[in-house]
Amino acid sequence: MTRSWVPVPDDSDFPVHNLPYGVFSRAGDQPRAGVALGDFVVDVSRLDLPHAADFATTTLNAFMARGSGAWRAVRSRLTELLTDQTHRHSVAPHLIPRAEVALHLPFEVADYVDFYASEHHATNLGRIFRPAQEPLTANWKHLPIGYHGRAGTVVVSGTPVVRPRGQHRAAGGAGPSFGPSQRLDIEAEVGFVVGTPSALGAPVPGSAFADHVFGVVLVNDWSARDIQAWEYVPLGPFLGKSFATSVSPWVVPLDALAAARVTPHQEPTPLPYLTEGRRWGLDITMEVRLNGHVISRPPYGTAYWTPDQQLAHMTANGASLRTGDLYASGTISGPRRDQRGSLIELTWNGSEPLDLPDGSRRAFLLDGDTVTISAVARGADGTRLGFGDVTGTIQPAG
Ligand SMILES: O=C(O)/C=C/C(=O)CC(=O)CC(=O)O
Ligand SMILES: [Ca+2]
Ligand SMILES: [Mg+2]
Repeated sequence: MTRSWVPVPDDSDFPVHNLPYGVFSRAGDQPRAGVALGDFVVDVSRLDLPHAADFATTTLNAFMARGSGAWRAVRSRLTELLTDQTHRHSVAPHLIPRAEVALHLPFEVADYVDFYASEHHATNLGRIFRPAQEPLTANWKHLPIGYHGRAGTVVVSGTPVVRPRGQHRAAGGAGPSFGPSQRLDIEAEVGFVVGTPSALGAPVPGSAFADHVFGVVLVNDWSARDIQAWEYVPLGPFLGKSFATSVSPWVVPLDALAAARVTPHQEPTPLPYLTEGRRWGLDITMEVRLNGHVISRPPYGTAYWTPDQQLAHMTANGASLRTGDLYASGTISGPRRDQRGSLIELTWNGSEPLDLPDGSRRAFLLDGDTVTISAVARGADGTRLGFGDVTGTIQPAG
């Protein structure tokens, strides 16, 4: 079993098999790239690594754009530096306690797409939003449904989320009114970060997934259900989801997740452009906490559509990829009630409120509520890999 000479607590999210990338700063310093290991951030711009100059910048974009050969070379050299005792003297001065740093948005977000990959989630939302119809639309098992979101409002974990104002219509048929959302919700998702761009007009096959996707983050796609329910027909989500989308500060390299791959069963078999190569489903178990209380454990491994298929679909028309594109899985819900990835599902649109251990009750989020999503996956050698947290606290409407 590979071990680092850096002491790593057994329950750490960040063993040496993980080595996720982020952007950090200490008081008074310029932000720069770092890698998480145990309770430390490794100041990688100071190490003897290929492309070290890329790490002295405020985003990971330059390094992400270099492609999978460079990602692999750096990961392999970094593993050597952190596991071989002979490098201890030169590397140890560049370990900074994580408690001393601020973490920033790790990459400049180019385009943002959100999918709808979980059959359990889509079925639940269909039942809630469209009770008179079949819960899954006729296209659902033929293509990964998605929409383009607002890249400029993707924020890093810890950024406060201001309750949005918008138009909504109370049940009972009165006209719409404008004001703070009364149905503010979360969506627990897994996000994929594109490194290598592609040319306009050239579709990217799913088999090229690992050449283009740099790594994985956790996503909370904050959603105002009252705004959404009134505005979404017929063009889909707009202001109900564009006010903030939070991401975790660490990008877990795809190579760290090779042991977590799964292939979901799909019936009917999708069209050939969606089945090239082997699937990249990932067995990642998320945990959602509301004010510290666990309210759900959504299993990403149960998602119907995989991120390689989403990539192939997103570019099937020739749309190009840019470094920094972020696409999210869609809300993940498992078959069980305690695996649902949103409050609208957990409380069935507010009709079955949650009783929290602190004695309070929730249908949707209240001002001051803090939601934190974390996750674990299996790494090489059977280790446990974490993703760090994505957290946000609701502030009153401005
Ligand atoms: O079914 C609907 O009309 C709406 C579904 C969603 O709100 C989900 C969405 O944003 C995509 C996802 O996260 O799965
Ligand atoms: Ca979503
Ligand atoms: Mg959003």
